[in-house]
Amino acid sequence: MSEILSLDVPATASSAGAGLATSMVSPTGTAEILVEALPYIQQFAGKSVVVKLGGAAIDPESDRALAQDVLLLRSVGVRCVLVHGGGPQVDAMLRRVGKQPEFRDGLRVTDAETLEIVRMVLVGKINRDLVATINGEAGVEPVALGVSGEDAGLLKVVTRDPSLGFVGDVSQVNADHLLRLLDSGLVPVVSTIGSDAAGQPHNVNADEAAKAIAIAMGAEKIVYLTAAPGLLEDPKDETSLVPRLTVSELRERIAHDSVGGGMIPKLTACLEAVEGGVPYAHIIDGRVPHALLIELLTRHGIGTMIRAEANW
Ligand SMILES: Nc1ncnc2c1ncn2[C@@H]1O[C@H](COP(=O)(O)OP(=O)(O)O)[C@@H](O)[C@H]1O
Ligand SMILES: CC(=O)N[C@@H](CCC(=O)OP(=O)(O)O)C(=O)O
Repeated sequence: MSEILSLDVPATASSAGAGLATSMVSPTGTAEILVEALPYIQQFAGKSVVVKLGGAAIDPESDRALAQDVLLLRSVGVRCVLVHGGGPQVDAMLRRVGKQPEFRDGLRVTDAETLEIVRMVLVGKINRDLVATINGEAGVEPVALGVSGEDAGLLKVVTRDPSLGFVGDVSQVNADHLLRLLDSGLVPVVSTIGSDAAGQPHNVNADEAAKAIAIAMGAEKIVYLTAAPGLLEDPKDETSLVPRLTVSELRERIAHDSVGGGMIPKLTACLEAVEGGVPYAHIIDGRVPHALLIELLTRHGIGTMIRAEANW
């Protein structure tokens, strides 16, 4: 990684759920783990899953494990689209060029110069690094393909509020592009820059973009990988996880004092995804290696799961 563009923001890696060292599992135990995955593979094979990786959870070690998870899921027929954020990395670059990051209601105030930096960091750096990591793990069959929402009208937007600058609300997703890439056996990696009717690029909150993509694709699940174990009763207590919520319980929670910062747009996106027809929304700890695989293919649900009704 080049020094000049090294924007890594340290994620506090948690060892919880990191899994047993394979050397400690007997051959029969290994077989049992594989067999345990069978009903989940049958449930999700042929279905689409949108995985959103938050900037705070981006870290070389957990990204490599995520790449392995996505490739394993692909090999058993689960169609993953990876949508990434990069808020902290954009903040770091803005500060480096002497600009102070500014947010209103969780959204970045994005003037023309900030937009250039957001594009450079998301499309030019984070997207490239994730594609390289997945393809590095894939070996002889590189399957990750990076796209920006600007490409071929993938994410169409309208300006949200002119006082925020070039910030877009997703008005349309061209899901066919992603479905075709998946049909070709590729793994799309999406940066969340959209364009308006005149072709002007806009900065889109990655939680919102992932939700819009999941609804438009008719995804079976949306999984938010973040730097927290899930929704917490008390954000200072990592053991106070809320494991399950219905949308009506979630609606009450969003207004709760214990929910702050970036968790508000994430919960709103989960709510809208489920109301928009995505059967399952999850918020899980992206700092835990293989969190995605643990969530999808084992009986150890981790993080917070949101469903329309209490049909667990
Ligand atoms: N009740 C809560 N439960 C969990 N996290 C919370 C809560 N309230 C605020 N947060 C904060 O929200 C953060 C997730 O939002 P954000 O940093 O924007 O994530 P991402 O980069 O994944 O989009 C958590 O890391 C945590 O610091
Ligand atoms: C409009 C807006 O706020 N866009 C976000 C896009 C990146 C993002 O959402 O990154 P995380 O998922 O890491 O938060 C931003 O500029 O930070």
